[in-house]
Amino acid sequence: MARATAARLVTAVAEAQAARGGASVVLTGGRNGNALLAALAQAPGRDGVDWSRVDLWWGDERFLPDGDPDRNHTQAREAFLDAVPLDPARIHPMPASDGPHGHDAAAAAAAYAAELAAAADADGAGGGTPRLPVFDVLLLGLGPDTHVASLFPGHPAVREEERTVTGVLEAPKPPPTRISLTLPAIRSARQVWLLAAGEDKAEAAAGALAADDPFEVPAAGARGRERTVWILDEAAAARLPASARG
Ligand SMILES: O=C1O[C@H](COP(=O)(O)O)[C@@H](O)[C@H](O)[C@H]1O
Repeated sequence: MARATAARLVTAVAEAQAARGGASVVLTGGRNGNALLAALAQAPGRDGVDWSRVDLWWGDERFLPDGDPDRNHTQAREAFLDAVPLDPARIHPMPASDGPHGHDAAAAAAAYAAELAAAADADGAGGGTPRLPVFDVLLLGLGPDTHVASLFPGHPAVREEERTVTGVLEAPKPPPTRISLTLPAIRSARQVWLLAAGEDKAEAAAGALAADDPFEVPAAGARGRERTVWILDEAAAARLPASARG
């Protein structure tokens, strides 16, 4: 699944570059996101992309010191970032807890929102609401509890409608302090790809596809403007109704 998704992502990025010159991808952490990045580093078509014209953003981050092995950015660096010729100025990790905002996750989230707004202004998308650059593909790993990014079921962060980025306190999955794009920010992306591999995602995938209340099932609120793509392996698809399995 990771290899197939990597091939699909290479195509999507190359198409965006052909159409608009650059491409913008939002990365996810977690097992499925990291497997995808490792596959992307090895993808046969990866040299068909001009990596120096790709902006990389993050959908969420564990609010830990820079270089902490549990940070999504650290894991992405190990799996992918050092393997392709990216422009360092176009890699946009979320702030770390030892940065200028200290342990203030809300201030760190506001700083990331400002960075996104500046990028929106730079690419001419700044007049819109929310103020975000155009995301060509936004990746989300589905959590076994249906969380996406760091938006957890029943957590007030899921209901955030004004901000594009929010600090998340008391997350049920460690570490408890996180930063996350909000659902309106996620829904601004052209394409949202939800990744689910493994038996422990089967219940969540079936639940998310059937649910309509994002507060209880955050993955149900993750939609792309143009396309929403669910990418599941056989184990994660095991509980879907036969009609959805094709
Ligand atoms: O903590 C996180 O979890 C989810 C899903 O992770 P997985 O290991 O169950 O696949 C991930 O999407 C998110 O980015 C991450 O911070």
